[in-house]
Amino acid sequence: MDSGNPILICIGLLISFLITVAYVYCEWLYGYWKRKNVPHEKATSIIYGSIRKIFKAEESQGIFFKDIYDSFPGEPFVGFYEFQRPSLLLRDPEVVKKVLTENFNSFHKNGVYTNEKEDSFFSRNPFVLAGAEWKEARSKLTQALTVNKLKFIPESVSKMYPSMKTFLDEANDNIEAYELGTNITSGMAASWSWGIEDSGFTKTKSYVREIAQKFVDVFIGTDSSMQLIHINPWFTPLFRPTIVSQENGFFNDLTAKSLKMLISTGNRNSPCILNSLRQTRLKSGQTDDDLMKNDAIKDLSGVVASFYLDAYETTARAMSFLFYTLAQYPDVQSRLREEVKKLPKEQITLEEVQKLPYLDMVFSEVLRMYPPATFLRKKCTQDCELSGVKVEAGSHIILPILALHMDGDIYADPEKFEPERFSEENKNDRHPYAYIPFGSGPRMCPGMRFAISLIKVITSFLLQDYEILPPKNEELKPIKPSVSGVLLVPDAPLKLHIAKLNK
Ligand code: HEM
Repeated sequence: MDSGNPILICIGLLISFLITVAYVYCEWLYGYWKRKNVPHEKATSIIYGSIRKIFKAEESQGIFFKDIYDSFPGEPFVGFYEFQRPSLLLRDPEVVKKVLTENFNSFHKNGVYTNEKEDSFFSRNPFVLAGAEWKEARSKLTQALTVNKLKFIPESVSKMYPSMKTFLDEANDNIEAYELGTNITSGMAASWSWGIEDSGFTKTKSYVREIAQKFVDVFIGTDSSMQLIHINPWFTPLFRPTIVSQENGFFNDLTAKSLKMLISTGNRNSPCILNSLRQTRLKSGQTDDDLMKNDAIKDLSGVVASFYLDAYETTARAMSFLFYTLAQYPDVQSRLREEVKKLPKEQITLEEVQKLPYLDMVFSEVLRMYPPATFLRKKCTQDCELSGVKVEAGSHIILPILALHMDGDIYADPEKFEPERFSEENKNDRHPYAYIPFGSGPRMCPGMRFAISLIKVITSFLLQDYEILPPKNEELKPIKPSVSGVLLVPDAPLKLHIAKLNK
């Protein structure tokens, strides 16, 4: 009997051996959560693990995480696989609290892509830094956003308001809520960053705003390839986002020019971030000549541009969700108008705006249903234990903000817009970590008070003069998240009609 070609037999045996080894390896790799006895979403592919829908750009991460969350009721957490890496999605607000506060040492790093060489701006943002660099960058920002500085918000809004009114009065057609939001934030953020007048309502778009929009589109908004890079930087060579770095020169020039202007006008009181940084450095013994040197300009420019880019998108999105919701709920809008009408628009103070209870409840409920950041991703940097499970360094932890906010066991009838959920009494009945639109703990959003104050003041102005209505000749559709985007981006423009009030 012919026993066959021994070389072919050897090759056959080798291939079978390799297939068996690969099979055993994959079983072992994707058996990680089973071995730990953690309820988990199975890997459906050896390439992308459990995240087929993200890999194929069928769902945004926020919605994908909500789906996993909803599929495991009653569990404190759920394991899954992002490519070959085991990740853990939290379901229990108490465990969320542990990750953000008590176990901060193990989870102090955000699990985001950054590349110093290609993205020298984004890689200097506190969000992507860790350790001493993070502390320093964060403290520069928080020192520039003190309560005393925020008191200037109503004054800044009243300076911008006439151009906003002209824009609204001249708009015969429907307005896109996000465009209105970015018109507001681009102008406000420019004046709060560099102290420059850069009205977002002029017909010609400013260059600084164009950069901000580019940053948003590539990094956090509409480009689905970035979702893959955030999950695993392996994908960087494929998509290679070079973005704000190309604009380094522009930001540095803008910072130098604005600083020169501040120095020449002798204006010590401007609330802008650049001036706050300047004053702190002058107090520490540096001179204006020191600050005008190249390295100092680069450093100042990094902090100021980060503020601009951070404030531009998140705040505009939140504002657009609020305006759209007010068009959906005219009764809520009327009640809110009655409340804000008590404030004299010419001399509104931040203290007064902050004391408006219904405005606070309405905006809190908007951020519950439409949190601009739908999830947080933390990287475990040292092994630790979470509710009896050992979490190993290198794994990623997902805090699914949107899923927690829409959990029917925490918020009855979660799809219903109900500001009363945020009355003092109702708020105290819930776990505080079941509501985290700005995160929490040492990394909590440093721009929170700026964003909330700005949105509340703008709304107080707007509702005294205008009515926010459904779009003309179009249906007011529910807000549905799009399939891409790291932040919550609606799948269609949120159109509105904003009409002058008949007083
Ligand atoms: C409605 C508007 C905003 C929302 C919903 C929002 C949301 C968030 C969230 C969820 C985080 C993560 C917090 C954590 O890890 O616990 C964050 C971080 C951050 N936000 Fe905001 N944000 C908003 C506005 C702003 C503004 C106006 C600024 C400008 C200063 C800003 C700057 C930052 C920075 C620098 C971080 C990183 C902080 C760190 O890691 O230490 N955000 N934001």
